Amino acid sequence: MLKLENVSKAWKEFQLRNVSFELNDKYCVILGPSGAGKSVIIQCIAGILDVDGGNIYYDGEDITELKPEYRNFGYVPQNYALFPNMNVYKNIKYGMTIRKIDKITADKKINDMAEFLNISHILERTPKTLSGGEQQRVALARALVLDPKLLLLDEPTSALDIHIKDTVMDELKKISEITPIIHITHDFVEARTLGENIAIVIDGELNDFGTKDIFKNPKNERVAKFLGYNIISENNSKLAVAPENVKIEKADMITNNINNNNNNNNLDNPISTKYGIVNGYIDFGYYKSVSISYNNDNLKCICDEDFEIKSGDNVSVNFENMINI
Ligand SMILES: Nc1ncnc2c1ncn2[C@@H]1O[C@H](COP(=O)(O)OP(=O)(O)OP(=O)(O)O)[C@@H](O)[C@H]1O
Repeated sequence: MLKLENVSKAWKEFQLRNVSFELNDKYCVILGPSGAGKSVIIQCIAGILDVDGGNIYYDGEDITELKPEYRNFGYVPQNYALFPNMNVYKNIKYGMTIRKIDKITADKKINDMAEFLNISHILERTPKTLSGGEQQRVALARALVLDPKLLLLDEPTSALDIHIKDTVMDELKKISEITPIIHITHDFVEARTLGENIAIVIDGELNDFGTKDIFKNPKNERVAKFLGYNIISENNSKLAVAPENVKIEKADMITNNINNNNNNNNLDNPISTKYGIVNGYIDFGYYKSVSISYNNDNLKCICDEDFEIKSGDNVSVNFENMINI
């Protein structure tokens, strides 16, 4: 389907460097922190930005130099870019008018699409009277009526209320059965829920590309850090451990022996059990997230909601599923 080969784009302050990947599945999520270059990649694919180096192929054809209108990719920008002076119907029809599609065909397509996206009742309204979710559906309809070969979505849920995110994700999944999607986001939940292929872009570089397994097995320290893993240096090697795999227990009974250097010889199992001190609670998007001082690092960990600990408590720490990176 789509293949990027060493795609590069450079400005003075930002460089996208040698991005290469090939899509096999219908839903691809490009995940990365703000400013990583996700929009730049999607705009290069759309043809809105010219690449400085590398090639883009679609079904084996080199489309690097092809003008956007000949690529037939649908592109929905972050702010949806609806025309404020046109009603919803005319917004959706816009691309078909440019392509001189006859009125009967256009009407049928608009009505079918409006029904599919549940916006038939707002066709006469103007964009400023619509909710964020409605505007987004109109933008999707405007792209989809042109039967794009690929739909490119720039942060499709960022302007939406948290309560309708799940509904929108269900709809996007449904759309992807008909039209393959590339969706950019910095939201891990969205990426995990929707992504069949996931590309992780950090600081202008593709750091990892694969299935959802990349969440369980980050490729390098940069990706691990971005995904929220703790990085632990032990015996001259670096290990990554997810917050949910840092197991802690109260260590009141052994406080006399506690140190933070992992070499307490008075303990039964000095190798697998290490010690830390609770720093306090942190907001990490999980129910009970705790920060612990361990070997001069602050580690994130998650514990059962009924586990009673407070700042300053000594805890024994065990790590599970550590990954060498
Ligand atoms: N036309 C341009 N001229 C100069 N720099 C640009 C241009 N377009 C984008 N950039 C820069 O490229 C970098 C990456 O921008 P991009 O919009 O791709 O980030 P992003 O990963 O999509 O971030 P966000 O999640 O915040 O949207 C930014 O530093 C941005 O300022």
